[in-house]
Amino acid sequence: MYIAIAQINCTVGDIAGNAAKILVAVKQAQQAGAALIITPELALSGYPPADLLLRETFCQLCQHALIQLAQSIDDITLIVGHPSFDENKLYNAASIIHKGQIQHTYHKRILNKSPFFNETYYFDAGTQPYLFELEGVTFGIDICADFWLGHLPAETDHPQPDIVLVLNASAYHINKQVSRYQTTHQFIKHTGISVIHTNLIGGQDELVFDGASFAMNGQGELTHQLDEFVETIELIEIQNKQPVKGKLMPTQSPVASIYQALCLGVHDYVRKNGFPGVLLGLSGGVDSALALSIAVDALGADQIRTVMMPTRYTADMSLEDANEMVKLLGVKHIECNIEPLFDLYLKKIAEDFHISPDPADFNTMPENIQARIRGTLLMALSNYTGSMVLTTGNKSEMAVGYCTLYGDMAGGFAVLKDISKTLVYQLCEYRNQIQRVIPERIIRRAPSAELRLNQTDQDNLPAYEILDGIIEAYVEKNLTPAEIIALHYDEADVTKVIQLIHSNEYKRRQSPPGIRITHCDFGTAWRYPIVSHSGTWATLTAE
Ligand SMILES: Nc1ncnc2c1ncn2[C@@H]1O[C@H](COP(=O)(O)OP(=O)(O)OC[C@H]2O[C@@H]([n+]3cccc(C(=O)O)c3)[C@H](O)[C@@H]2O)[C@@H](O)[C@H]1O
Ligand SMILES: Nc1ncnc2c1ncn2[C@@H]1O[C@H](COP(=O)(O)OP(=O)(O)OP(=O)(O)O)[C@@H](O)[C@H]1O
Ligand SMILES: NC(=O)CC[C@H](N)C(=O)O
Repeated sequence: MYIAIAQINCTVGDIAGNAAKILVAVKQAQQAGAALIITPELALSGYPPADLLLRETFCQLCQHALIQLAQSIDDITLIVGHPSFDENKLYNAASIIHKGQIQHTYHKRILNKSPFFNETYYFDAGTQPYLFELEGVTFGIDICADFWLGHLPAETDHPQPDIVLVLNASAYHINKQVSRYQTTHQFIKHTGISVIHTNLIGGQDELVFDGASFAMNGQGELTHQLDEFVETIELIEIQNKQPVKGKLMPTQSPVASIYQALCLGVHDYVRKNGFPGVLLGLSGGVDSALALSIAVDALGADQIRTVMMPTRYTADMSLEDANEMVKLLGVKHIECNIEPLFDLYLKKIAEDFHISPDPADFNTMPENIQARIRGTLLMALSNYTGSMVLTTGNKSEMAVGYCTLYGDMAGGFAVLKDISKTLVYQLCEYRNQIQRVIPERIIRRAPSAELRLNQTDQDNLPAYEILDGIIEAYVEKNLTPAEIIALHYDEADVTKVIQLIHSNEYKRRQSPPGIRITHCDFGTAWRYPIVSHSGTWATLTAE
């Protein structure tokens, strides 16, 4: 017997499109000789549908689409994920369909409470396991957290299944696949039951689903490993009630996976929202260079336009490097000198507000005016062309507020929002190893916002290795200040960074969404109040 895994890219809200995609996968699997095909979790609605589930019409449309889909299924058995209303309760469900009939609808029993999915808010929990037999093999069904948090079929079912089929919408973050392997190994070690995982792929707002579906036999051996970040329909051969060895895609380095996650995140945000392309400010610095290479890899050079907007503070090498990069990548590029506009602003402010700071002083007003002129011009081009502005700020800057409201923060989607500055450099090196697209000088030179004379980022911030180490320890590992200092960071740096993190919550709330690649991004995972009196508690350590 052959089982097909449909590792498909569903779109939240596109019920008809998702149903059509599922049908294409069904036909392909049937032609290849599969007896059974499994989709990811909530494939029909897309995942996570969030408050769309509170709209009765949305749930009804899903139900209609399910019935229509069932009518198109003949000899193959389809297991499809969908929201399901039953006796005034809403379930995260999977229906088993054969010969035009819905044979059974299974309800997810363990709901995911994480801030990304918040399933306990939307769904009722199922109570009943479900086993079914096909060609002499007994299958159990889990929906995502059922398996990852509960190991359900084997613990509660008598008789036990030969194979557990898991419909996943499991979101990517660094090293996620390692933890998936560990949980699946543990399950098999205790039960001896084979497992087949089908995972969603695709970007949905800040989340990226990586696919990377896999199967393990009853001895805990990996028998199938599908591609990361790519749609694919793969057949799994079953012999003696177990998967036998098939396609095993090699594991990629974490940096390669992150780069691909960013490309898929950008691609799907832009395409699923219907933009004809993207724009970005290209400064000759490393962040906009990386953002550009990701945009080109995600969308193709013909969909991208870059704008270099120099002022008196822009070094010649910034102009040279930006020019070299656009030639290497073949994107449309505009040079637009904003010095006259900057000058006009300063004059107007001096005349009417009677304020004239020396731009050479440490005063953020003239610095931010430059960033805001750039933001205004990019948004003007966006309004006229319909292309969306990609913002280029990284996680280190987002953490401490080293960015300008309505300036470099103006735009639709923040590609690098969860990428620390140190990781920005690693990603640039990784991309250049494949093919040189980022001039080396962009990677080597000291980072500078070029908003005042001889400015470098380190005038305001600790060295990035230190800053990023403290951010990771505080944000992602949730360590106390004392624990961070014990990692050999300077107490003054730790205090400053933690205070900056909290006092810049207001800025992050106004920033565009960005792609999550860590356990704790500055998106849904980070829910701190803006008014928080952090000065009185954030850097204290409880006795
Ligand atoms: N709690 C709160 N709730 C609501 N609003 C609050 C607020 N606290 C301040 N504000 C407002 O925010 C304003 C300050 O924010 P904002 O105007 O953005 O500016 P600000 O944070 O003062 O300055 C931006 C800094 O980022 C640097 N920068 C800018 C651009 C790019 C880069 C880079 O390297 O990529 C670096 C720049 O050199 C400067 O040091 C205040 O004037 C106030 O109006
Ligand atoms: N001269 C410029 N021309 C076009 N865009 C610019 C220019 N300067 C800054 N920007 C835009 O504003 C963003 C913030 O950049 P800035 O130079 O202030 O800081 P950065 O963190 O060093 O970024 P980068 O490494 O890309 O320079 C840039 O990534 C770019 O998109
Ligand atoms: N959809 C879900 O139940 C998510 C489960 C799991 N925590 C994951 O993201 O991998």
